[in-house]
Amino acid sequence: MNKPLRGLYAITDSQLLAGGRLLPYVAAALAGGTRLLQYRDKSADAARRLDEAGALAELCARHGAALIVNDDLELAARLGVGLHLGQEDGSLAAARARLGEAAIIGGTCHARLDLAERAVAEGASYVAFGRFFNSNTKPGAPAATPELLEQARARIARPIVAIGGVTLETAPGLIRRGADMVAVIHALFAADSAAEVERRARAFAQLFAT
Ligand SMILES: Cc1ncc(COP(=O)(O)OP(=O)(O)O)c(N)n1
Ligand SMILES: Cc1nc(C(=O)O)sc1CCOP(=O)(O)O
Ligand SMILES: [Mg+2]
Repeated sequence: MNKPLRGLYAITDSQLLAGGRLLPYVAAALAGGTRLLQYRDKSADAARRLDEAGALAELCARHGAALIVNDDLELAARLGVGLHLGQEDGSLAAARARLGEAAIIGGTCHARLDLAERAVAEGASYVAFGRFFNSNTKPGAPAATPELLEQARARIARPIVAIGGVTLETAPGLIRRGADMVAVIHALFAADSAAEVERRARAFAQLFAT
């Protein structure tokens, strides 16, 4: 793992970034200091997914950020980028074997330290807990409390991602309690312009500066 896993982790959303907004809004998020970008697209259009993820990989490389593909090991392997897997998305150990030691691979752990310990044992580069607050994007995700981050900090020897309803107002408390990264969709990309996305990304990135 070459890049330090700390800072803003932006996640794309096919609805918010429809209509030609994907590349300009992601470029703005990267210019604002996004360290990790996840391509999250639930469609079955493999050709479009390959095109979009390839373009995002180039953008990330230009900004010194890392691209993570959600759910899709084959796409991650094809592009030589990282991968995020949930509990129903396949084996972290198999992904590690396929993508190699240098790949950034993350796992969803909901609000459970036992899942995080298992993810680490299977080779995860980071563990993700959530959702911490009401999420516009995924309102039904299992809930986690910020106190969990302190317990995770003491037990889990991997970078910790906090996700779910993270905003500029809620992020500081999560970082104070031990989150190394905050993963954000709505509070970053539900914006009227790319300039506004860049401003928000800068503000999130600034929270990690001290
Ligand atoms: C950083 C991060 N954390 C959690 C998730 C959620 O993954 P999963 O539970 O597999 O749900 P989907 O995102 O696939 O709907 C994530 N994607 N990224
Ligand atoms: C994709 C996802 N996974 C979650 C989890 O808790 O595992 S919450 C979530 C959505 C995050 O989007 P927003 O920043 O708009 O709340
Ligand atoms: Mg998933």
